[in-house]
Parts: sequence; C-alpha cells; structure tokens
Amino acid sequence: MVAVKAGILGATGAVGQRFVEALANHPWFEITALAASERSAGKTYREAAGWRLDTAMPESVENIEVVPVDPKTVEADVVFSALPADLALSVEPEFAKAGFAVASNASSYRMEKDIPLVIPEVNPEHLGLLEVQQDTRGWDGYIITNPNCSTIVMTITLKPLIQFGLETVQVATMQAISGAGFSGVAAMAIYDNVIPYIGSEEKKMETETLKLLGEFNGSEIVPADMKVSASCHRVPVVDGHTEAIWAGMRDKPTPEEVRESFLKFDPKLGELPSEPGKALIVRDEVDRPQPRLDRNMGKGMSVSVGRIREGIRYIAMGHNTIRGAAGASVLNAELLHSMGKL
Ligand SMILES: NC(=O)C1=CN([C@@H]2O[C@H](COP(=O)(O)OP(=O)(O)OC[C@H]3O[C@@H](n4cnc5c(N)ncnc54)[C@H](OP(=O)(O)O)[C@@H]3O)[C@@H](O)[C@H]2O)C=CC1
Ligand SMILES: N[C@@H](CC(=O)OP(=O)(O)O)C(=O)O
Repeated sequence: MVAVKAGILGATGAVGQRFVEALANHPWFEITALAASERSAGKTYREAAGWRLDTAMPESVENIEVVPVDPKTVEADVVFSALPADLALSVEPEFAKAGFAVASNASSYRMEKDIPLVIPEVNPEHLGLLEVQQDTRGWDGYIITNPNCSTIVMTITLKPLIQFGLETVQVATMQAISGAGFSGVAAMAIYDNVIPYIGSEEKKMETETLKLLGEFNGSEIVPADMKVSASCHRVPVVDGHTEAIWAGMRDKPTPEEVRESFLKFDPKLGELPSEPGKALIVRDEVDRPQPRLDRNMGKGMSVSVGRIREGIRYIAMGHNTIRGAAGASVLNAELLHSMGKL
C-alpha cells in the first residue's frame, strides 16, 4: 500500500509532539512535513522541538527541517493541525482550499454548520457533511475536526447511555496541565493548587456534545435534544482529564444496567490502527479510574470509567493529549482512509 503523506502543523507543541509520536511508525501514514512558527522554521526538528514526551523522539524525524505553516511549503496529502485556534482560523481554510485534507484539533471550526465534528466511536455518519462542505465552499480539500479533550472523554461514555433516553448531563472536570500547552500554566499558579476556571471550556463541553450526539439529516446536523451543564477545573496532574458525571435518563437504568452498557459498548469500526481494543474500560475498584494509573490504557486511546452509582453518577478519565487530541485526529483520518475519502 502507498503511504498517505502526512504533514503536522504546530509540530513542535504539546499536541504536535503527540502527533509525531502517533504517526512516526504508522502503517498507513508517513510524516513528510513538520511545520511550526518562524521561530522554528529552518531548524531541524530535534533543535526546534525541545522534545518533552517520555518516549524517545523517533529517529526518522530528528533531521527533518521544520518549515513555515504555509500550503506552499508543506508537502502532504493530509495535514494534522495542532495550531493555536486564532491561527488555525485563517490557516486551515488555506490548506483546504489548496486541496489538503485537514484533520484539526483546534476549536476554530468545530461548531461550523458544514464542518464535521467527529469521534469515530460516536458519530462516524457525520462524515457525510464533507460533501456538503465541499459543495458549499468549493474547496478541493476539506476540514474535519475532533472535539475538545474534555468533551471527547465525556461523550464516549454518553454514547452507550443514549438507549436509556439521555436527557440531562452535569459534569465537573479535573483537567491536566498539559491541556494548556507547553507555555500554558505557570508552575507557581498550579503547584499545591486548583484553578476553578478554564477559558471557554464549559461552553465547549455544553455545545460540542450536542452536535456530536445530534443527527445528520443529509444536509446538516440537528443537535441532540438534551441539556449539558459543565464546571471545569485545572488540577496539578500532568496528563489525563478526570470527570465526575451525572447523567439523567428517562428510563432510569440501574447502576448495574449502566455498567453493562459500558462493558458491551463496541463501536465496530473495523480495526483502525489507532483504535483501542476497548473504547471504554470499566474499573470496579472503589478508587479508580485515576489519571496516573489509567491514562495510558489502550495506548492512551481508551477512556476508563468507574464508581458507577445511583443517580446515575460515575467517573470518567482519559488521556487528554492522546485520546483528547492527537490520537483523536489520527483516528478520524484512519476512518476517512478506510472509507476511501483520503
Ligand atoms: N482536542 C483538544 O481538546 C486539544 C486541543 N488542543 C488544541 O491544539 C492546539 C495546539 O495546542 P498545544 O499543542 O497545547 O499548544 P503549544 O503552545 O504547545 O504549541 C503550539 C504550536 O503552534 C506553533 N505556533 C505558534 N504560533 C505560531 C505561528 N504564529 N505560526 C506558526 N506556528 C505557530 C508552535 O510553534 P513554535 O514551537 O515554533 O512556537 C507550536 O508548534 C490548540 O489549538 C489547542 O487548543 C490542545 C489540547 C487538547
Ligand atoms: N482547553 C483544554 C485544551 C484545549 O486546548 O482545548 P480546545 O482544543 O478546545 O481549545 C484544556 O485546557 O485542557
């Protein structure tokens, strides 16, 4: 099989490095371009990245020269975007216009009417929007987005609850500092502390979830008819977002029925390379899931759930820069490839 040429925009950042890690030995994709700011362009990736993951930098990327974020300098079929949202707003359409498939992590286009916001295990049928997008915008390429990291972790757990008539969701997050990027939260601010505010995060959880669980009617997404209410908090954990979730359902399932639905959840995607063996892992110990112990389950792609109680109340936890960011985009691109759209 001929490898799909993959570029990474924002390749030196917290999410960009996760993309490099996910794509360096990928069976379908080959990294052909690493792009970042003018500060990094012209340097080798080794010099520019200041590698901060606890796996070794893949040898194959060490000497690649970092290029500016520009469709003329990036050689690829698909670009994975880990750019700051304000920059993604102007840059991603330029790439789509120039014929690239853009798999974006940035929030800029997630809620646009004609841009799919996809979690393969939740709403693969929303990819039908790509045709609407290309017709409307006249682009040769397209943009596909993945949700906010906290939204992904929560929504994967909500999907199996839809069968019980999901009506209301309340969530309180405990979010890792890597979610704010390498230059995000000062050590003096987060050490020995909890910060009960993450800009725009609550609104993203409250709106993106409705789009994800909505129905594609052939031309647009009709948002799910339910209410989501979020309170978001930064905690001194490096990786892994933990969420306390209250789910109100019409059929009032018992905790055991909810546990069974989590255990049986099988999205049947058809063996995509980044798909974890289990999208949801049920922990029955009284004190799990925990970020330090559970974030790398399924190579960081599984979401762990536990403490399922009357209410229904439970805890969900997932790796924010893998399942919640780079891994999510790569899984979207794998799904597109498996459907012949990439
Ligand atoms: N799905 C999700 O929930 C998540 C999404 N994200 C999103 O991913 C994106 C990246 O986040 P993160 O990796 O944490 O951010 P970082 O700050 O760690 O990295 C930013 C990257 O963008 C590049 N960049 C910054 N400014 C420019 C510029 N003017 N021109 C070109 N490149 C530039 C940087 O390059 P350089 O090193 O050269 O400065 C770097 O590669 C954001 O939009 C963020 O919101 C993040 C976490 C989770
Ligand atoms: N806000 C998230 C990470 C992030 O960048 O989200 P988004 O992609 O929605 O901007 C966090 O801090 O953990």
